[in-house]
Amino acid sequence: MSDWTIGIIGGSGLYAMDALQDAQWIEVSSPWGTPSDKILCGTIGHVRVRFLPRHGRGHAIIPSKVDARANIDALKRAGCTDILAISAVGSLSEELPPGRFVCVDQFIDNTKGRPSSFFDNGFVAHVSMGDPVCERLSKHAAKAVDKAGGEVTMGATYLAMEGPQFSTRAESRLYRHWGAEVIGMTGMPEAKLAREAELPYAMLAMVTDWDSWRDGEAAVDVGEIIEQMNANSELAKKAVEAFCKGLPKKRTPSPIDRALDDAVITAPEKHDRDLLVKLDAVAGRLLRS
Ligand SMILES: CSC[C@H]1O[C@H](OP(=O)(O)O)[C@H](O)[C@@H]1O
Ligand SMILES: Nc1ncnc2[nH]cnc12
Repeated sequence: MSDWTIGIIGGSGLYAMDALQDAQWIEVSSPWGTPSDKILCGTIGHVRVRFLPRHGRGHAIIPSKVDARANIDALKRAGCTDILAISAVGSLSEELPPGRFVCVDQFIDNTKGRPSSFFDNGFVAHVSMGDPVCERLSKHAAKAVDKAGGEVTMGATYLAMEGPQFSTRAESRLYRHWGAEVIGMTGMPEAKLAREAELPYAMLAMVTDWDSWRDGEAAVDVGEIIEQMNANSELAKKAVEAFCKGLPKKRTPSPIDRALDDAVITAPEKHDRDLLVKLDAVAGRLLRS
């Protein structure tokens, strides 16, 4: 076995992974809340895999109530070194038709009121989000889609909306003006929290629909999305398998493994002990050193 432990967050349409060897659903509890489901632990090739369906098996969890803090914390506790998130997205760009896979490289967070940090009074930390995804993982993901026989675009800006309703036509056009190219409801705060937890994160998005910006065309509806999701999910599973098998045997360190090194600003005498206890996984590297 290599030293990669890959957390896969399964999005809409991806609720389990048959490719895992010796797979077992294991309950991992978190002081931050309830993770979306048990975590499916197993291996693919030389890589340990920890798979968590973002909306739970049976898709019972609405985007606004996905507990991203509990999910990221649970994946960290399950030993993950890196995260590959899979997400169904609408297209805001003529260049990205339904069926296309996209390695997202930027995010705009337009969600409302979701808990979006592990840090708080008594342990204030400001991580850098200028480059929110791990380029190394994204490149491996793009290669894997290609290997699995899919079409992939490297680099796109993801607009995270609150939902669960889809956008109005005016909102959809506005997001295009902002420079967004795909839209979903879950990529934020997930990517921020992964960075706070020092977990390199990449998002492989599957385009399921044209969002509602096209004059004279029908607005997006969930039936169309489910049809495209079903058409894409086998390819997504193959891509995840190829991703794991394509990783080098040795994991060299990533700068994201030490994202908290220069981020914490609170003086030690002002630390909140109860918060530090909750941060034992997320910031454990710092707290134990
Ligand atoms: C089923 S359509 C809307 C739903 O799909 C996306 O989910 P995920 O990002 O978990 O793949 C989108 O964000 C919405 O939650
Ligand atoms: N058009 C869309 N808007 C928001 N989230 C989505 N997920 C898939 N398609 C979407």
